[in-house]
Amino acid sequence: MNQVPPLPPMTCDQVREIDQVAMKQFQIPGIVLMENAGRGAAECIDQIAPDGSVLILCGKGNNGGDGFTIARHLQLAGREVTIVAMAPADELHGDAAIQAKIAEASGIEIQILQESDEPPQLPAADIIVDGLLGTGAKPPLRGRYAEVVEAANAASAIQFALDIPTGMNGDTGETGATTFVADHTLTFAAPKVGFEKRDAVRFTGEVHVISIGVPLKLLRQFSA
Ligand SMILES: NC(=O)C1=CN([C@@H]2O[C@H](COP(=O)(O)OP(=O)(O)OC[C@H]3O[C@@H](n4cnc5c(N)ncnc54)[C@H](O)[C@@H]3O)[C@@H](O)[C@H]2O)[C@@H](O)CC1
Ligand SMILES: [K+]
Repeated sequence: MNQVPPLPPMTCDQVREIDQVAMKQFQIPGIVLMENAGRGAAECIDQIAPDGSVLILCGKGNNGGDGFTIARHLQLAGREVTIVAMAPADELHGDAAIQAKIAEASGIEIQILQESDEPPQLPAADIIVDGLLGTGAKPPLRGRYAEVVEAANAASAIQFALDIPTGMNGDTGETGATTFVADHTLTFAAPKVGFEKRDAVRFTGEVHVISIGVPLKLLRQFSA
């Protein structure tokens, strides 16, 4: 579902400000925004790629929280879903921890990346969803994120990035040595300014803006 009015491209900080205003001034709980984001993204994935198994990669922040949310909605749509998570639910915080615990309680298969998994072995899937890192991270990738992105890029699957392809700076379009290469990027609330830069499209693929359900009044405040 499209937003009216559509928002112009924004920096990561601007989109984070929309989230904050929605939560503080409009009293929308963050978990509601995440639920909207995840449900909208799941519907988009199911429309674009209606067949096949789905592997969702979940990082430790709210981008990962979106991934856990999407898993539940895709399972409801009858899809075979597996999650590979960078950390167990009890090591996550806030809304991401809530969504991870819901996914766990829902019986969705969740594999936690183990230190011994070197290089990381990802389960085979027809579709891969990158919920590793979003607006809270800037390249270069630290820790095991780079290895997981490399494994995902090596897989033969339809690749979806959530919000920003992991490894790309959403403000500048710059990419680190390792960056998720998406066929489709499902970006939340507004397109990110970095997507218009240099050869960012090689990493974003086709960009789709997903509404997170902030009110029209707030959208108008942030529209050009
Ligand atoms: N209410 C909200 O705030 C909403 C947030 N949403 C999602 O939340 C995302 C932002 O979430 P967060 O602020 O939690 O941030 P992220 O999930 O983007 O990343 C946070 C994590 O990344 C790690 N990190 C940072 N830089 C790194 C690097 N270079 N290499 C490896 N790890 C690194 C941090 O230690 C932290 O664990 C958005 O992109 C969007 O996907 C959506 O759910 C919509 C609503
Ligand atoms: K991502």
